[in-house]
Amino acid sequence: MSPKKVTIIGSGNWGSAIARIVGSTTKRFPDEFDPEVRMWVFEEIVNGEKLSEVINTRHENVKYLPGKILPTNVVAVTDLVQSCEGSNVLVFVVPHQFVKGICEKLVGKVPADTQAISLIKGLSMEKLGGLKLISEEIKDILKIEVSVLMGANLAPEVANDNFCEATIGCKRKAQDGAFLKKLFHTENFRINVVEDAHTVELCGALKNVVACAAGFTDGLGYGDNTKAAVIRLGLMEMRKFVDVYYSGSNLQTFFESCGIADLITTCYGGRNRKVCEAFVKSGKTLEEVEKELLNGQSAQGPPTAKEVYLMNKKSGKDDQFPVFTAVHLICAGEMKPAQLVDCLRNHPEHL
Ligand SMILES: NC(=O)c1ccc[n+]([C@@H]2O[C@H](COP(=O)([O-])OP(=O)(O)OC[C@H]3O[C@@H](n4cnc5c(N)ncnc54)[C@H](O)[C@@H]3O)[C@@H](O)[C@H]2O)c1
Ligand SMILES: O=P(O)(O)OC[C@H](O)CO
Repeated sequence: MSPKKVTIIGSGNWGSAIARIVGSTTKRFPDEFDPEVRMWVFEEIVNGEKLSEVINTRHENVKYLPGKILPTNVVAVTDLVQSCEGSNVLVFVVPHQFVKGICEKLVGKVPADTQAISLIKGLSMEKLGGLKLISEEIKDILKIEVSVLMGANLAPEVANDNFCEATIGCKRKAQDGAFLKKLFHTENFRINVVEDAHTVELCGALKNVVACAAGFTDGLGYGDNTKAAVIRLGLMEMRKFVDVYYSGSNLQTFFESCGIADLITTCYGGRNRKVCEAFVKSGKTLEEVEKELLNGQSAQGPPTAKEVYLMNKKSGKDDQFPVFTAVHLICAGEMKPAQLVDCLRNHPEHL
């Protein structure tokens, strides 16, 4: 079998950090992978230069991952269709609001045996108010098999080669698991593969909502005990949400990197936490603080909280998820941040 060609769709903070890993593994296994990795770049001008040209000449994503060199076999391509032409593996890693538009541009251009893996932490809304996983959205539009990779993976730390773990959720574990693991597993990025892909993906999406709650309590001046309560109650809501909408999960999955580990790292070191803390402290809007603090990066918690809220409201279950509901209402300006603590105090877990 000829070596498989890999395309990374996305070049933000995580997209660029993962490009450093995929660039190295593809070179290490030339029998399995074509060493040229194309990375689709949403073109923009940075300090008077095209970002794609800077990446291809200086091998650095100066906007989204400054100070870290990308392997020279990672090639920036600005035409989406061209970036995927002839590829056997597509790695999706863009903020979740852009997935649908990207997939629609690829319809009819991606062969049915293409493997995809989504690193995207978020959810999609169906027209009738129902939820869809991002992997399901990609699969429905492109008619290809989609696995997921989630974990306690703050991109700057991964790019620094600090040790961490991640979880691949792969429904066809025997068929795809070992191959996908080979693409991501390194000395400092240790992968476990599980079959419970829905739970892996939902953990990745929902932890961003809990991180917002952690940011709010940080902004209000509460300490680590309160944050631990947010993490615990948030985890209980994550588990319940999976049970209600995607029953049949394996409890063990919550103990993988995608579960409790990601929840901890994100509630201490993530962008969602940071933005929500600044929102409370500054009195500015979420959009303003995101713009000021993230330099074009995206906090996925607030839109995910809205998607979760609409789903729960539709099924009359919003009261069963007080932390998720409060995060959305606070983001939407319909609840004061200080009221979050009442939601924790009166949580159904205490009844
Ligand atoms: N950054 C992290 O630490 C991290 C870690 C794990 C998972 N994730 C997840 O990975 C996904 C991608 O995150 P990221 O950090 O790489 O992105 P990011 O937050 O850095 O977002 C910026 C990216 O969005 C792109 N973009 C902006 N406008 C666009 C448009 N109109 N169409 C398409 N793309 C556009 C930019 O070009 C840039 O590549 C998210 O779901 C995130 O939750 C992030
Ligand atoms: O910075 P955040 O809040 O988007 O979180 C980043 C990663 O998902 C942590 O694993």
